Amino acid sequence: MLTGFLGSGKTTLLKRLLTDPALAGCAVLINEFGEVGLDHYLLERIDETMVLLQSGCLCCTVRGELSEAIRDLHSKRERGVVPPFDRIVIESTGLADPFPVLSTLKADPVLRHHFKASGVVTTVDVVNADAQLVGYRESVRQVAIADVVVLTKTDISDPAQTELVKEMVRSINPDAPILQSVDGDLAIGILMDPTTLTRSDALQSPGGFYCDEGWVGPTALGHADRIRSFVLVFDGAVDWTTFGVWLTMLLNRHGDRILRVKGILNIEGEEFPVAIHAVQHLVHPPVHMRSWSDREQRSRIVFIVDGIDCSAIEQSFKTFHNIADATPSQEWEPSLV
Ligand SMILES: Nc1nc2c(ncn2[C@@H]2O[C@H](COP(=O)(O)OP(=O)(O)OP(=O)(O)O)[C@@H](O)[C@H]2O)c(=O)[nH]1
Repeated sequence: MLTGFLGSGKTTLLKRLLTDPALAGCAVLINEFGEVGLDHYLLERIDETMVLLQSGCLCCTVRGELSEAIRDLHSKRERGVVPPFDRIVIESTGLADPFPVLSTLKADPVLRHHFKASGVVTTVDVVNADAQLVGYRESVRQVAIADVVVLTKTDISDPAQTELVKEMVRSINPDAPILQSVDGDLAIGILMDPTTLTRSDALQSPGGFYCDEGWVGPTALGHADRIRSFVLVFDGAVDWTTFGVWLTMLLNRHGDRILRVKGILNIEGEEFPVAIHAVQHLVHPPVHMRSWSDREQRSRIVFIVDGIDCSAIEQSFKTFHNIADATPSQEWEPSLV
């Protein structure tokens, strides 16, 4: 299982790992928080051993769907309907609490018979981790259960920040090896080593961690309480400069509460879509994709926010871009930027 907080680099890591021959015969299950999943497009691999669990969060609403999807894959493998696979990678949502997910898999008698949980890899974004570990219980639990922790974005963080995050990770999970990866670049060996992958079996359940200031208890309530996701879908190309200005202003002002923005955009003058990513105040460089993976060719931007009125973001976007038909449409609210 590959877990890690919103935008911490799970899909980036998975995309690179899937190019390794060691994971050639591997099925992938992706679960995203929000109504529209984009990760399967961003992975740029869509085949019958790639399953998207789309209707909710793995740890809250789709645990049954997860078991069912694995059973279904197993049955198709037995019947030769899908290529034989010897491993399944589950990429969880950035808000998943991995403890109930693993318990569900272990509790299912069919799955227990045919599959063995081999380990949990947790990505930790060193630029944003200190705020996430203090503010979000899910983030602490993802680190606590890890067999291996992979620190990401060390290339854009200063070394002192990386050290601070390492210390926080160690205080939550002293045993797990802490690796570093830049843009998903990681030798796969340690992730496949069964002697490393034992910790998640213990299923410990932490509530906080020690640091210089003493005990820090995550302050967040369960994510269903405050965190909302919504998607803007619209036809027609957007002007890249206008979009960039809008997003920068929005995140400058509200980045603390905008946990994640990710999207596939139809940009004026570009044949193929551009993937955009932001995590709180951090905007990542856009990525030019090699094709439109679906027929619709519509732009989609997913927002995951904590305590912000979704309709205000939507209205701000429409006003800024002069777009009338972005869905979902809502009542007018004071613009955020
Ligand atoms: N500079 C830098 N950027 C990275 C690194 N790893 C990931 N990113 C960027 O971070 C952004 C989010 O990465 P994703 O792989 O989509 O993160 P995720 O954890 O799958 O995101 P969610 O599924 O939404 O939770 C993208 O723009 C990546 O290119 C890294 O090591 N260095």
